[in-house]
Amino acid sequence: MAQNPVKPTAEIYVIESDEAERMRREMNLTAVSDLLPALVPTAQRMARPQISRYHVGAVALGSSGRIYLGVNVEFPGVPLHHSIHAEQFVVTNAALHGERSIQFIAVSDFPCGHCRQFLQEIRSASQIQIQVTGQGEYRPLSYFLPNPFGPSDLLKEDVPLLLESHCNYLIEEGEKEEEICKGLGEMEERLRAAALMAAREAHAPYSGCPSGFALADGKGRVYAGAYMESAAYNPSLGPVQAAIVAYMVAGGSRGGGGEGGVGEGLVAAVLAEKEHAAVSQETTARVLLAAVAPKARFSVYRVRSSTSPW
Ligand SMILES: O=c1ccn([C@H]2C[C@H](O)[C@@H](CO)O2)c(=O)[nH]1
Ligand SMILES: [Zn+2]
Repeated sequence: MAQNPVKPTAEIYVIESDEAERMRREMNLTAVSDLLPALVPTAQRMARPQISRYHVGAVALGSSGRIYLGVNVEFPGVPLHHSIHAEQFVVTNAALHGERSIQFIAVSDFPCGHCRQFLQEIRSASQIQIQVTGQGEYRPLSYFLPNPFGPSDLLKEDVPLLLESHCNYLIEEGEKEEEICKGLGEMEERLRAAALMAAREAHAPYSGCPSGFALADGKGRVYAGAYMESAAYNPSLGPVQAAIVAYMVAGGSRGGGGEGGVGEGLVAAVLAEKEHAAVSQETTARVLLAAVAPKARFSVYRVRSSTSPW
């Protein structure tokens, strides 16, 4: 196994650029990108493959110089398509930290077709360099997925892509909303605000139905994530999965190593999406949340959009 420069118990999902640079020097490497393969086993150990027991790790370098770790996450009790692939996790992790582009990714296995497709959502995706550990050097994504179907088949050039700044125009209901809010607890209000903020940053150019999801743990901490669509539709990542990534990255879900349930400490959740959304997350979110955190309270926060194509 490759040398492991991070303490195995640390559950670190983000390495700041100065720390990455320090590690590069310590390991006598020419470029920070050469550090990524050495971190893959660390990522693999943090995976939560409760069904397959197959640990996948992905490590990405962003243009900020930060390094992001990603793992696969599986959910017993629901269909397999709910799973989070390590490559999707690492992109979500980067998005959560405001990273604007990813240049290098090291992975423990050849990325599946679904992940090769998901990565197409990033601008200039064909140039992302990918290395499968133990399988030679970095190669561009275009090597792994030639002749791709992607955002350019469906969208105009100026539409923001994944990792770029989004500002989905979603508004609260005004006075009526204030009436409803009066009866809400402080926690519910914080969840709504976090879910709405995430929804505003969602990547949903194909359906025009952005959404965000916020989770709360027993200590009152809130974790939120945004829905991310794929031009090929099926590889899209739901808002609950994105919020679970946020929860894991923030250290909220410990004690895994593949064995523990991901959402044991969660007590409440809010989905924010457009009212009358043509592509609604509500039913799916309810199903996944019930499997991940059966005791968590769930509510839907419906907001309006003035720019909707629907
Ligand atoms: O590209 C891939 C392929 C598979 N997996 C995960 C999904 C599932 O949890 C497990 C078995 O397929 O490996 C990934 O994370 N990335
Ligand atoms: Zn995959």
